[in-house]
Amino acid sequence: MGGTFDPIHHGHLVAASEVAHHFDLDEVVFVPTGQPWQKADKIVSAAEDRYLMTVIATASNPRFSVSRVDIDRPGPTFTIDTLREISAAWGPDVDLYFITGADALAQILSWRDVDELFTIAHFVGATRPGHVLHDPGLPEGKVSLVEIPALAISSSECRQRVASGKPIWYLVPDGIVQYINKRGLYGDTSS
Ligand SMILES: Nc1ncnc2c1ncn2[C@@H]1O[C@H](COP(=O)(O)OP(=O)(O)OP(=O)(O)O)[C@@H](O)[C@H]1O
Ligand SMILES: O=C(O)c1ccc[n+]([C@@H]2O[C@H](COP(=O)([O-])O)[C@@H](O)[C@H]2O)c1
Repeated sequence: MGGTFDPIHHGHLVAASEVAHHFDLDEVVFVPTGQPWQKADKIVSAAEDRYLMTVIATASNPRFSVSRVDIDRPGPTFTIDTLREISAAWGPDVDLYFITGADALAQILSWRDVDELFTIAHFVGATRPGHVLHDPGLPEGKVSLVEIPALAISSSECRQRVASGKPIWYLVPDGIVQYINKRGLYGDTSS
């Protein structure tokens, strides 16, 4: 599952769990983005903080793990590089599914090497409450949408709540609230 995870929240975790159940997946590997080039105009927290929060949030689930491939690769993050690395590491016998939000998938035709992407993995878009996907002309059979139960949480809302002193308990796992406090993340309302 690819995302910026700034911070990871229960919407991401429910989405991963639902998609894993839907496709009977053995494991979900969370891959925090290194440099999200399509968010270049936004302030994004340090990759190491986003990685550690993802580890904390997923630690208790034996079927969830976290990969450093995107944060360890220099330069902007392209999913084609992510999938090439993961596919090489896991071998040819593994069926790869790339999970992300349906809103992100709607932009997939602008991603690097889009045609090759569809040869490496099946793409799954988690539909968030209130978001409708306008099919931008995705190839048939290569993309699935899975509806996620009503959890209208976003990372931006979590950041804004922290910046304005509102609680984020129960929107994110307890350890994430504590990590954000400890590191003083999201204190500035401009992010
Ligand atoms: N509550 C949710 N339900 C389903 N999908 C979600 C939910 N929240 C996030 N996603 C999806 O997970 C993917 C990765 O999430 P990302 O890290 O960008 O979080 P986000 O909450 O969308 O962040 P931001 O609010 O900063 O844009 C995104 O493509 C997003 O659409
Ligand atoms: O490959 C690309 O060009 C590309 C462009 C935009 C987003 N992505 C990936 O899509 C996933 C969701 O991104 P985001 O910005 O919605 O968190 C994440 O894994 C990104 O690395 C990938």
